Amino acid sequence: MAIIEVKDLNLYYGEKQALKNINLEIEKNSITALIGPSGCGKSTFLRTLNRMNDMIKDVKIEGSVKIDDVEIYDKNISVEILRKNVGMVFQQPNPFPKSIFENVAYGLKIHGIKDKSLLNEIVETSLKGAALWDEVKDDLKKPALGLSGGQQQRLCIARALAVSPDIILMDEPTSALDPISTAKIEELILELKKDYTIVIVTHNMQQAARISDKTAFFLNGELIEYADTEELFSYPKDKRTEDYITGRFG
Ligand SMILES: Nc1ncnc2c1ncn2[C@@H]1O[C@H](COP(=O)(O)OP(=O)(O)OP(=O)(O)O)[C@@H](O)[C@H]1O
Repeated sequence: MAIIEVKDLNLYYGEKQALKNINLEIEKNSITALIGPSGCGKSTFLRTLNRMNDMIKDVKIEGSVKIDDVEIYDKNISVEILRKNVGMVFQQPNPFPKSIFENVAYGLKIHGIKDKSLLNEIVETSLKGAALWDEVKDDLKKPALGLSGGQQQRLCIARALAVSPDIILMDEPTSALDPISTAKIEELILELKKDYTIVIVTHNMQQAARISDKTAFFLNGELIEYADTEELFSYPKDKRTEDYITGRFG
């Protein structure tokens, strides 16, 4: 069953239309890569899935986005609960200037969890889930900003996992990282697929090919092609997809 169902989605920044009649369904426990040249609407689309565009002035959204069959743009939806369910990891690792422990516990505390042993337990599981525990277990009180970029990004993933989301959105999560840290995060994303549904924006087509089940190719705000990753990269149906993946533009 599809966990995310997008129908006839249009998004405007003021006069400018950034998403044009997008239709797509995403399966549970899958990895979906969003690819396309700069400015084609990948990040905008990603942000529609947890209403991060709500915070931008003059945004108008039409159409439907359902998560677990619930319309997320309904006016009685709690955006706070939505974002707990649909977590996000950004391009630049953005830990808070607090300890490693506090970074992971942050969302839990906001959601009212105070019990010390429960906090300890969830922080540990989340750090393990983000493949960071072994590297930081003796340094939980140390500042998060003292970690390497790759570790900081895994910490941000742990922070997202801590509140038990179903879906994790990732906006170019490895573009600021070196190849070794990138490989670790890719391995981690593949591991996370067992328990979560992942949607990832990437500029790196090899990355999309390596980790994703499905790939969506965007161009000028349109979803040009959406297919199984292997199929899209081996037998693109649209000439524009073919031109993009063979490096003719973008
Ligand atoms: N906050 C905003 N206000 C106005 N226009 C915006 C805003 N954010 C994005 N846009 C415009 O919407 C279009 C899509 O941008 P978006 O960032 O979604 O593309 P992208 O494919 O993610 O690009 P990149 O790969 O460079 O991150 C672009 O033309 C961009 O200039």
